[in-house]
Amino acid sequence: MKVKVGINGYGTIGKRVAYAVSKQDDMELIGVTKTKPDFEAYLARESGIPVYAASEEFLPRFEKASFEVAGTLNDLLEEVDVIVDATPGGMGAKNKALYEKAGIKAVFQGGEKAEVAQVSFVAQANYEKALGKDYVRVVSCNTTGLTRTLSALQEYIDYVYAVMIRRAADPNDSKRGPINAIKPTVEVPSHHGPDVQTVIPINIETMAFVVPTTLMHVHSVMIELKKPITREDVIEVFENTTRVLLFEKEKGFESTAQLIEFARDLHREWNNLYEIAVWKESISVKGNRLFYIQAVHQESDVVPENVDSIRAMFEIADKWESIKKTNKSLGILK
Ligand SMILES: NC(=O)C1=CN([C@@H]2O[C@H](COP(=O)(O)OP(=O)(O)OC[C@H]3O[C@@H](n4cnc5c(N)ncnc54)[C@H](O)[C@@H]3O)[C@@H](O)[C@H]2O)C=CC1
Ligand SMILES: O=C(OP(=O)(O)O)[C@H](O)COP(=O)(O)O
Repeated sequence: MKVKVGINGYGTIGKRVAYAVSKQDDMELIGVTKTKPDFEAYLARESGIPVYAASEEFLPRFEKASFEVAGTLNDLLEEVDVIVDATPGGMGAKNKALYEKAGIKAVFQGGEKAEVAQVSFVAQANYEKALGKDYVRVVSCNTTGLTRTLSALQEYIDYVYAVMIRRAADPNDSKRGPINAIKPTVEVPSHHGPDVQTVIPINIETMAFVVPTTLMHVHSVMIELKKPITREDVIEVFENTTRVLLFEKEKGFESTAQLIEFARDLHREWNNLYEIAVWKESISVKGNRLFYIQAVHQESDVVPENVDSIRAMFEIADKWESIKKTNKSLGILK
């Protein structure tokens, strides 16, 4: 039996999750919702994905364009076992009542508060906690990136201090900025540290800045160690950590630009870099302090987590079976 999956909100995250679901042999993509018949709606339909109106109020837009939809969100909810809510942040919590009424499971994204779900999820850190659950929140791109590397080092961590350099907007977004300023998040800690704590119990404080780029986020991570570890050991830990890759400046990876070019050179769909990129040279141990720098492809790192969360909710695979299956299907390098 394949798990029937619907996607509510076919934007940056929703379209990538739809693609990833369509690559799984134990899942079936039933349809996606759109609020309007824009090019994404036409492309979805042309590639064989049934398009549903996100609610009845949007139907006139489709009728005006003579775009025949497969139904509305409520019709889609009747067809699926689980809905992946990838609507703009905060909207998922409002949609939850619809999913409860339909009696189906739901996956929410990191723009929602942790309370929306029973579990905040990063597959390699806490897959088991999502087993059999009805509502799971895949945490945000930055939280996923921090959790992937920090959970691998958890036993060594006394305290983490991390500075998040956040991209201003996604590449398809022509409305957001800044385009010529650095914007600090003046609330300290930024929301990222507490959000990591919804997945793993570590001491962590974070600060954040938004900068004029669309490619990736970058994290500067400083860890006070509670037991010694060498630089070589940290490299070995990351080499053995799934969805984390080491990149060397020496080999031309001077910035996020070359990381994205690498994803393009791999012919990855939408130049997705599902893996967290750690600069090997940045890994340094000074006394009881460990430092490293990593980059996060915000549009795609959470995509494999959405797939794994579905397997956990339906208890159709154990942790490593699911992670390996998802990795293979998406060409994730390790
Ligand atoms: N873009 C990113 O870097 C990341 C975003 N997230 C989270 O994923 C969620 C979605 O974010 P994005 O994909 O970036 O947003 P987006 O704006 O690219 O996509 C949201 C989609 O939902 C549609 N939508 C708007 N109102 C709707 C409604 N009433 N019903 C159904 N669909 C509706 C929009 O038209 C759009 O297609 C948010 O919670 C966000 O915080 C998580 C990780 C990274
Ligand atoms: O989840 C994200 O970032 P976050 O981890 O900083 O909340 C995504 O990059 C979306 O961020 P946005 O809220 O700036 O669009």
